[in-house]
Amino acid sequence: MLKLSGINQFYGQSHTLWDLDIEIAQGECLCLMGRNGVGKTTLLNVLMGQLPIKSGQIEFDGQDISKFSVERRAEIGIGYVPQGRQIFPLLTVEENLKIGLPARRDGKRQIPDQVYELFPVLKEMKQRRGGDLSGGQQQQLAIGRALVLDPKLLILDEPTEGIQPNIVSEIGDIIRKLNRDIGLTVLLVEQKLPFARKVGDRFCLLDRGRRVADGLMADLNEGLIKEYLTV
Ligand SMILES: Nc1ncnc2c1ncn2[C@@H]1O[C@H](COP(=O)(O)OP(=O)(O)OP(=O)(O)O)[C@@H](O)[C@H]1O
Repeated sequence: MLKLSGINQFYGQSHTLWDLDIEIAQGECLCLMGRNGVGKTTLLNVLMGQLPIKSGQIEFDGQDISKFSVERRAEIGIGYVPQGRQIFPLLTVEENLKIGLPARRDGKRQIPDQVYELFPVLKEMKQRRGGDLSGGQQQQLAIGRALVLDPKLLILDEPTEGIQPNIVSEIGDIIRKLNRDIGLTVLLVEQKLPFARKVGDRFCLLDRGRRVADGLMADLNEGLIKEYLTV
C-alpha cells in the first residue's frame, strides 16, 4: 500500500534521511522505532508532504505521490496524528473534529458516528474547548480528527507520549481495533517497547537516518534492542 524507495532528505546541509526503503502492506501495523533524533518524525513529515525530499519516491496505492501537496495526501486517504497532538485549544472538540471533513473523498460533511463510538468521551465533551481536555482526551481527539477523513492509512507519531498509563493501554486497544477489526493500515512511531509489541505486526529500526533492521515484531530481540533502542 505504501512504498518508500531511496528517500534522501536534508535540513540545509545536514543529510538526515539516507536512502530509505520502507514498505507497508495493506492491513498491517508497522512500528517505526529508534532512539531520539534518528529521523522518525522527519520521515513522517516527508510522508505527509510537509518536508521536501532531495531524491526518492513515495508510492501510495500504486500512485507516485512524491509531488502531492499536504492537502492532496489527506484527500487520497492518509490520516496523520502528529507528535504533540496539535489540537486547537480554543476550538471546541466538535470544531476540532470538523477540520478534517473537507478532505473526505465521499463529500460527506458530518462527523462519522464511528468516531464518537470509538471515543465516547469526545461525544460527552463535544462543546468543551480542546484546551480544557486532559492529555489522554486530547490524544483521542487527535486520533478522532484523523479518522474523520476516513483514511486508508493512519500515521501516528508517538501517541503515548506524556499520557497516563491507563489511557496508554486504552489507546493501544483502539489502535489495535482500528487495525485488526476495521482493517486500517497503520504506521506508528513508538518508543515504548511494550506498546509497540502490543499493537505492531512488524518493526523497522532507524539509526542516524538509515534503516538498520526490520522484521516481525516477534523477532525484535534483545540484541537489536540494546544496539538501537536502549539509551
Ligand atoms: N527543522 C529542523 N531543522 C534542522 N534539523 C532538524 C529539524 N528537525 C529535526 N532536525 C534534526 O534532524 C534529526 C532527526 O530529527 P527527528 O525529529 O526526525 O528525529 P526523531 O527520531 O523523530 O526524534 P524524536 O524521537 O526526538 O522525535 C535530528 O538530528 C534533529 O536534530
